[in-house]
Amino acid sequence: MSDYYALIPAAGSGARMGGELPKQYLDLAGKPMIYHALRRLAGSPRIRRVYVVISPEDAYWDDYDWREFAPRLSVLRCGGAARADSVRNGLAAMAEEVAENDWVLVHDAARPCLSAAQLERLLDEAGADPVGGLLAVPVADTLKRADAGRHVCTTEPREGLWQAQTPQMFRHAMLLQALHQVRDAVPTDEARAIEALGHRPLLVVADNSNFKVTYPRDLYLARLILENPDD
Ligand SMILES: Nc1ccn([C@@H]2O[C@H](COP(=O)(O)OP(=O)(O)OP(=O)(O)O)[C@@H](O)[C@H]2O)c(=O)n1
Ligand SMILES: C[C@](O)(CO)[C@H](O)COP(=O)(O)O
Repeated sequence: MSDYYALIPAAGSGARMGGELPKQYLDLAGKPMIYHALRRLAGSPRIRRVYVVISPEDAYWDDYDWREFAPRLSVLRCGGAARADSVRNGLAAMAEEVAENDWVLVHDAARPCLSAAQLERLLDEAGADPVGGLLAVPVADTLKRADAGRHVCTTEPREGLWQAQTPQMFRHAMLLQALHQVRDAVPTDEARAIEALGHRPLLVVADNSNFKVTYPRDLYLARLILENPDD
């Protein structure tokens, strides 16, 4: 029987957001942004423990009171230069408690609007898949490829194209091995590393409410969703 664990990479600087404060600590509906991802994952009785990976230089984490999550929260100060480094370092640090075949759900601190229903669907569907999988959304818009001057070259077929979200859920040992093997070509998500091993992760249908807060205007939309939850 495999257990489920969560890992939240939160060692980014939020360069596209701008400003001094890393975006995971920006105020969102009265809490630092990462609080919302943490609450969702730690609130699931199916997830045994949540690990948060922050930068060794993080000067903000200790400014907040995280006691409501205390029994099931571990903080790892081992973030790296790229997201994949933070995830790999976190997985290595978790190895004492987590077994090879346990599932690890990697979820961006910058996706604060994950719903309980989306999380349940991922646990059910990816948990029944031999490889694992990720939340994703079929591409809904017409796709254009542009030249350097921003003029359209072609309209690309969108059939079979999906936008990858998080959580992305794989077995601990397989994911750690995958991230070690792709060290030279830094993958932007976990599924990319698993694909490089020759596996085919399952896409679990999500929706756009689980978007990644990247630019300042995204904060407004995230606040609206959090103030009008589905569940
Ligand atoms: N070296 C890094 C870079 C990113 N992340 C985390 O990965 C998630 C998704 O990354 P992204 O949205 O790209 O965050 P940033 O890297 O902070 O943003 P930017 O690329 O704009 O700097 C975030 O929770 C971020 O904190 C991380 O743990 N370690
Ligand atoms: C993991 C991810 O959120 C899936 O969409 C995304 O790949 C992170 O990408 P970024 O380049 O770090 O923003």
